[in-house]
Amino acid sequence: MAMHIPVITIDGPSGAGKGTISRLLAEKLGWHLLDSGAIYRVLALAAIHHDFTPEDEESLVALAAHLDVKFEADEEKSLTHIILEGEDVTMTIRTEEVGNMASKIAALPRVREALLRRQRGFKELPGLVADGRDMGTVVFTDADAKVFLTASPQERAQRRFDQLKEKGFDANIDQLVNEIKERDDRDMNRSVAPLKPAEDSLYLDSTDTPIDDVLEQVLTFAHSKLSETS
Ligand SMILES: Nc1ncnc2c1ncn2[C@@H]1O[C@H](COP(=O)(O)OP(=O)(O)OP(=O)(O)O)[C@@H](O)[C@H]1O
Ligand SMILES: Nc1ccn([C@@H]2O[C@H](COP(=O)(O)O)[C@@H](O)[C@H]2O)c(=O)n1
Repeated sequence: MAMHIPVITIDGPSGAGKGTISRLLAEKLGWHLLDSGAIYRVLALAAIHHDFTPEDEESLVALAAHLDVKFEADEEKSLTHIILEGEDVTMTIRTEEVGNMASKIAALPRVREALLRRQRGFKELPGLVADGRDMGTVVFTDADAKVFLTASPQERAQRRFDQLKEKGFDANIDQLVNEIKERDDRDMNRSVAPLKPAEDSLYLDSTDTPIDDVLEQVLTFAHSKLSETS
């Protein structure tokens, strides 16, 4: 009989804290981590390099199917290096330009289809924490525990502003609020895999909750769900 591989999904809008909580959770549990947004961002960067627009669906589907991307864990720095066609793009993919392009091409059903198998390939023992928009609703519908993490657009824009400044990028708070709202709107209203809480997910609003408390709530929920399935 095949071994059960446990999966915890963390979905939600941009800047909600999914990446932070997913990384801390994966470290605590000693599990693998899937940052599915990074895959869409890498594809967006490759598309920008090739001068493709979101209208070039055929070319984007082919690019997605043959995307030459590697994820290399850097235990010392507690981060994952992302290598696109031999180039380290870990920082480059984090700009708002790349995020917005990612959100546009992520609305194309055939692009999403082409990336499905790659994402499901991350499910390995001893377990997986999967971070994204459709982890619990499409990619891992049979996940053991599903979380939908959100925060107000103003709070998420402020977090993104602080993050960009810290990384040395230029940023404007009003522009970030507008971009976040635009991205939410596109991600929530697309025809395929729209951003929404899975019916069986825990809904957490982290607007006024510190990271450690969010982690505690997610861990308590995950442990109780995992004890049901083991
Ligand atoms: N509960 C919280 N309170 C305050 N700051 C937070 C909280 N959660 C996350 N942050 C900070 O907000 C920033 C954005 O978090 P993170 O990158 O984890 O969001 P995300 O949901 O993964 O966004 P994206 O989907 O765009 O990658 C980070 O700098 C992180 O430290
Ligand atoms: N499962 C996912 C993950 C991401 N996207 C799209 O990619 C954009 C960038 O994602 P980040 O989490 O890195 O900000 C995001 O706005 C989504 O449009 C997706 O569709 N599905």
